[in-house]
Amino acid sequence: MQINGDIQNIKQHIVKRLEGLYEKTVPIGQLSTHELNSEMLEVTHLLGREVAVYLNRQGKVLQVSVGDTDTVDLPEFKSRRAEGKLTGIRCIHTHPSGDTRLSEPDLSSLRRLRFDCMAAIGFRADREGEIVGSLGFFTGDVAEDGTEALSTVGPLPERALHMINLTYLITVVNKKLSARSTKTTADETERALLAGLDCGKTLWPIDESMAELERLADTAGAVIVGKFIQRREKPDAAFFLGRGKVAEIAMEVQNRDATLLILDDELTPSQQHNLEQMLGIKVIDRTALILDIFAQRARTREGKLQVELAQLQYNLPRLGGQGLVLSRLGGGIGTRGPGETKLEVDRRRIYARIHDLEAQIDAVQKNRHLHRRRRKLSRIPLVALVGYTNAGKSTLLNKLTGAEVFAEDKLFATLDPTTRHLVLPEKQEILLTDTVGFIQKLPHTLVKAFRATLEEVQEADLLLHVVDCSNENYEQQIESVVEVLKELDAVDKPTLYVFNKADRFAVPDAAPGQARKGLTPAQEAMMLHGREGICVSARTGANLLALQQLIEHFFSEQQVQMELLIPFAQGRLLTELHELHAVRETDYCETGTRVKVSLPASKRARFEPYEIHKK
Ligand SMILES: Nc1nc2c(ncn2[C@@H]2O[C@H](COP(=O)(O)OP(=O)(O)OP(=O)(O)O)[C@@H](O)[C@H]2O)c(=O)[nH]1
Ligand SMILES: [Mg+2]
Repeated sequence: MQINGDIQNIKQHIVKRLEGLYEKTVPIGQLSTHELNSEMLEVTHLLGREVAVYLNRQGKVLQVSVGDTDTVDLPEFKSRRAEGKLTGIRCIHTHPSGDTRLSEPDLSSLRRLRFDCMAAIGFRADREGEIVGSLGFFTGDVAEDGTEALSTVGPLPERALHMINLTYLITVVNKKLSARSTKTTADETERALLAGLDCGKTLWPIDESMAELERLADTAGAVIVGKFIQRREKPDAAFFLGRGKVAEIAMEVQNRDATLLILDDELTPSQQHNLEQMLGIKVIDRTALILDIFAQRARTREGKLQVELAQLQYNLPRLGGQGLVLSRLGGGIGTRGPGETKLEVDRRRIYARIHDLEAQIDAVQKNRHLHRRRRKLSRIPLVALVGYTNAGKSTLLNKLTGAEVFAEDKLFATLDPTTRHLVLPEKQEILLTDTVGFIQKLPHTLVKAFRATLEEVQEADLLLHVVDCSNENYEQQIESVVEVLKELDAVDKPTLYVFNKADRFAVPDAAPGQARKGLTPAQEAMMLHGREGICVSARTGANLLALQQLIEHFFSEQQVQMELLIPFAQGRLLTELHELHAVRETDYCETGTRVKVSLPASKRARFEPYEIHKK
């Protein structure tokens, strides 16, 4: 390793010690170490001249030099200078005089070479052996004279210097510098790093979960610039990830110019806060990401109210931590509300807004209940499409009913339920409703916020669980959907499985040139695995008639038990019941005829007004 500067008259054993400085390393984010400082100062003492080391952000010594810092020329460093930004290299040097204040030449080389920072160290004059130092750095602002402003601190004890979080400092400064050199706008594309934890005992393989996170981030409009997976028994209480991994990510933030870190799991407010402090960029989790997508996609008034409520409830405990994000670094994913609005950041106003939103949702919900009552009276059973996001629910609804619901190869294309009337081949009428797609790790707050929308599911007489059977994780997706259904108390509803996208399977034994698409009956049976259902293709229309027949069959087969009191004036109803062969027991009382009936589920709503409710 070469020593920079004039070393001709230096004794060999001192040259050796200078060379030894190349072996020293410094933890990422820390200015220097006591070991490095003392060695530099001892050599300085032997030489009577300045010693300087140049370190990169990984804490590796790139160059050692003797002589004053302004005469060192570091050609290879200059080429690294990105427009407007810091070089990624810092200089630590000794002041043999013991006065560690930064000199004019020090500051000018800091400015000229655009170092991350410049430090001068020395022994404190009055106390033998104690090391002190000063630090100079760019602030990212413009000084009054139009030059880049510099700031200096010190002399400080080395302990204090080592407590400065360099990563954070550099990120904030770089952010300011690049904001000035290129005009940035609030909706500038986010450059996201993704990170996930593999605890080894989750339902989903971590790779799959990360791939899904990537699709979510893409849907939200971010560019993915890096991915990290850490294997670890359980999350770190303070940082969620281990410290080493956080340091590694800190480096990537610099190298890749990332503006956002997205974690695959829910973070506690303090983990989020700590990570932001360490990394100097915005940190969000899967939940915030999903909320952000929902905010962008909600169309109906009710949808918007629900998303905003969920976002505010999510943000409330995080406000302290997000101060940095929301106020200083501003904008982008995680700060966008539904519509044009940016999310409220003032705690008091949030409380007021939450209150207001809840009242509005209540009102909307009352209105829906009215509709529902009316619909019940219309006697038409309700069938709800449920399933993992992107399974093809909307496509299926469109194909079956000729509706024009937005369907797209993006996650969460649908947020607002759409209901359509459908007459099945044998004239059974149903109402078919499309719902928001589910996803693994669906935030609890969101299920709660979307309760009103998801009431359609709870009210349904039959669920069609749509599955994208071309997705290799379809079994896990089914399980995740079932988890959400449990949360909605809808898991025991009668369900038909609709294995969609069957067209993606080529028939293996199709004759050459006859590349028929579809599933063989054997494959179909294997997929359904005992579940009641059918394989279809919403795209090609294959098997959709059979699906409709299956639904019809369900309603004609399904028997419900009821006890009714039919007023004498409504004798016509009694006749109808007899025609259905539904009557099991008859009893007469003062007000009418009491009957115990067993009738097709499709007729339940018709007779519900006469039902006797047992206490
Ligand atoms: N190959 C194939 N693609 C399909 C089929 N059905 C739907 N798709 C595609 O799958 C993607 C998702 O379809 P959507 O209907 O939006 O799915 P969804 O379940 O409503 O999704 P969310 O609303 O996001 O929950 C779209 O690109 C569809 O074109 C199918 O039968 N075969
Ligand atoms: Mg949809």
